[in-house]
Amino acid sequence: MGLPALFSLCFILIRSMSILEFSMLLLLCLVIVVNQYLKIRRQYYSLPNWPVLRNLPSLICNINRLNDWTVEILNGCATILFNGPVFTGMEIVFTCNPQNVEYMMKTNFDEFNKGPHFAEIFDFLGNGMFVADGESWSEQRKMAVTRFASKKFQSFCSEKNDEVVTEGLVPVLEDAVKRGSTIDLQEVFKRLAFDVTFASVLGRNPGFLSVNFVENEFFEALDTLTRVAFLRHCIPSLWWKVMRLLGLGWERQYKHSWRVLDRHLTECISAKKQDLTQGKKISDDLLATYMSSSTTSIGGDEENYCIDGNENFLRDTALTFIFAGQDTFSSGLTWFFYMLSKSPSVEAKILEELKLVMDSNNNEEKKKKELDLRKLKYLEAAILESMRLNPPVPIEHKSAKKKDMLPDGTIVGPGKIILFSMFAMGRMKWIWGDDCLDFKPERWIDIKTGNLKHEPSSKYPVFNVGPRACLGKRMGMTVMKTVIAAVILDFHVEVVEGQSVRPVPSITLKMKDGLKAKTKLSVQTLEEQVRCWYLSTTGMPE
Ligand code: HEM
Repeated sequence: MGLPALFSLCFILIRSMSILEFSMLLLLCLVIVVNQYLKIRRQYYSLPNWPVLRNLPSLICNINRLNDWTVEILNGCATILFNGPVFTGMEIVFTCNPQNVEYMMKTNFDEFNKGPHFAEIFDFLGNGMFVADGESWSEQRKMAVTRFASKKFQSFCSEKNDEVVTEGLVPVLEDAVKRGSTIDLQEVFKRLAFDVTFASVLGRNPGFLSVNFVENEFFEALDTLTRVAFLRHCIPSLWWKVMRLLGLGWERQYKHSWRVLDRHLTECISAKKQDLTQGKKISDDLLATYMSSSTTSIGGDEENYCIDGNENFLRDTALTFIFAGQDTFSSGLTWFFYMLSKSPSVEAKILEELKLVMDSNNNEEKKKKELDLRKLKYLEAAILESMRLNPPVPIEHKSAKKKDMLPDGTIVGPGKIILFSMFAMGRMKWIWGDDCLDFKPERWIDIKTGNLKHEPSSKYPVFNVGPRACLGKRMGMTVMKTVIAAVILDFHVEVVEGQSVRPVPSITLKMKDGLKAKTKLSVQTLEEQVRCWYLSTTGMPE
């Protein structure tokens, strides 16, 4: 039937209707239209649209509570479109839908990359694997996987990790106990993570975590670069590029910090090269593994970028690993102790498990030293659970290579930026159930077998998903377990009550004002318990 015939039929039908029937029909049409509108709105929740600036004011107003805001806006709809000011080309798809994540990161991996925009924002990482795409990324990934799997490198890392814990962390905590002073756990773990990653990558423990809390130029510079990279995400790229050109504001600091890192790394690489040419024995750190084995070159724009000995490649690689490693597990540790402070029963269970695993070792002297970390299932569950609610990397970036449709029907054009919020994903009822906001390590334990439950990475993307999954997962988990075991076995950490704990907008999940805590020796706690018990039963001090 043609369109004119359809119209004539409708006209005849309407003419033959009574007023009441016609009103009912109108009402029905209205209901259908409103329902369709709400359906679309539920799927593409729209932010307030301002003239010229469009959705930017909403972002600016919520920048200090970015993660909570993503939870709020993604709660009802799972995917939203964000439009920056007119003529800036700033258009972003924001999602927390695991199906979209699976599609972009795994099943259609080749159709989505990080894109040139990401590499521009993180230009201090050069062509390192974190920002690379395509063949360059794939070659670098292969090289890195082999090195991370090397037993020599793994045992070097755990040696350095133990060194930082015994020579850095323990003295700092003991000093705080002696002085009865409050410490900032975030600062402590930030320093610890820097020492561990710097030592694993470059071979030398910089001793940033020490009783005197010394300054470190390298750390400060990297911190500035990371901070600026976050700010670059939040404004149209044209704006920060103009700032960079004119050397204004944070872009001036960025340039200076980059020079500092470049100088340090170039010196370090030259010293190692000299040792190698003189036939001296060098340590089994990551950089050394790259320098002492021959690698092949990668074609493309940066010809011979990866060739053995290429200084830019070595510098970018070293910096990429330090950048990828340090902030992530320091964030994981800080939020873990915060979650623990609110759950004494979880702490008691972790302690019980630690003692059980230690007791299973017959060698009295080595009980603590040779703790079998693989047996600490409950501790691992607690770490995973803490990172579900507080993922060290709260937001991940992707870009579509060509026009595509995500599983939820969202159309993405070529070059369109797609961000998925891991922070929001961990807090969605429809993903984790009604108790999604509760800290429950038990959700990770299989009741029947007592083993850890596996969750698909697209539901729990804390270590990323698919071929680009985090290379340092094992290292990160090992360091976190070692540090937590060392702290919980010998100290009792009491987080200062009443402090405001809120994230600061940044690339990794950091606390705005740190995490203030008091520490006591575990033995002292026992004595104190006896004293309290004596006081409560006799009403007199001991
Ligand atoms: C709790 C600890 C850690 C967490 C939660 C974590 C999380 C992540 C996430 C989410 C990504 C994807 C980021 C992106 O593509 O934008 C990533 C990538 C990466 N991570 Fe980790 N990470 C941790 C520790 C480490 C450590 C200790 C290292 C090594 C020193 C490391 C090395 C890397 C590398 C090289 C990549 C890039 C992989 C690629 O693009 O192929 N990570 N990590």
